[in-house]
Amino acid sequence: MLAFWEILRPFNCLMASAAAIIGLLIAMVQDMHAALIIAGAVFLITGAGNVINDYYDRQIDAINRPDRPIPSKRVRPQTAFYYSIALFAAGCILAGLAGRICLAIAAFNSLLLFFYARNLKATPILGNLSVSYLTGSTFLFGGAVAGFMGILANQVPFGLSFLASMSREIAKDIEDMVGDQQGGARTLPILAGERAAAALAGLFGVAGVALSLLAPFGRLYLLIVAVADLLLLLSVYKVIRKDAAGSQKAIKKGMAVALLAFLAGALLS
Ligand SMILES: CC(C)=CCC/C(C)=C/CC/C(C)=C/CC/C(C)=C/COC[C@H](O)COP(=O)(O)O
Ligand SMILES: CC(C)=CCC/C(C)=C/CC/C(C)=C/CC/C(C)=C/COP(=O)(O)OP(=O)(O)O
Ligand SMILES: [Mg+2]
Repeated sequence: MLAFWEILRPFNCLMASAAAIIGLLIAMVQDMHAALIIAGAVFLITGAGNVINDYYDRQIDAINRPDRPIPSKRVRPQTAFYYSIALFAAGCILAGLAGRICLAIAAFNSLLLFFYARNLKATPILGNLSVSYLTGSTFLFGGAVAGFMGILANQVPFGLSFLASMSREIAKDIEDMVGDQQGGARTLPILAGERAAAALAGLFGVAGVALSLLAPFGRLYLLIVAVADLLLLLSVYKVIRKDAAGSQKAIKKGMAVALLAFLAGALLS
């Protein structure tokens, strides 16, 4: 049973749910009921995306990540497929309780997550753009409870998440080059070479740092996001120095710190 929890990648789901609640707060909505609904919807849909991703990645993961639930035979592929469909459906039903815009975002994101896992992941850049939009969309989803004005209020968190994710996804593609090559995936580092891909990842990271300093969320936000920015700049150094694994891990830590910065900005600005 634990494998059905592990395959969700619950830490990612919790981070995504936290981002959605922060997006709600940035849109000036302080409604616990709405917060629980959107957090639940994002947790379920993010988890569904991770499960369907592992289903379609099972051959590549048998090389790169043999300890994951499907390659290690703790979850059967067919069971994982139907598990993800059930999670997508439950997440969209919950999103519908938060309004039509939330339902539309949830349905679009669910389809994008499915087709990312089945097709887009193996295409250069399109896969990275999909995951980066999806990561940033958590803020838009939370803000959408307050309508289009709520979405607009979350432009900077969306942009920052997008840029940081682009940097991290390219670093992850560099990290996974061996298995991806054997699995026939046409990722950016495979097509353009590791050096060019690393330079592009670094560019996205530096752009993320610049954008983070433009956010209008007050001094405490700036104090905390400065720590996230240092982690992002460390990731740029690491990816340029051919340490893609260290780079993507540093960005993930930076994301967690940046969520705290946005929370402080939403509550205290
Ligand atoms: C300055 C800076 C670092 C800004 C980051 C901005 C920010 C607040 C980002 C939050 C991103 C977010 C909502 C993350 C939630 C879930 C997540 C980690 C999504 C990306 O997952 C895709 C990834 O490829 C999964 O791989 P792994 O993490 O290795 O399981
Ligand atoms: C806002 C709503 C309703 C949903 C948002 C859903 C979110 C936050 C998605 C974020 C991105 C995400 C968690 C994608 C899931 C698919 C995934 C694990 C992509 C990365 O997979 P790979 O490129 O295969 O790399 P690994 O599997 O090795 O991590
Ligand atoms: Mg995968």
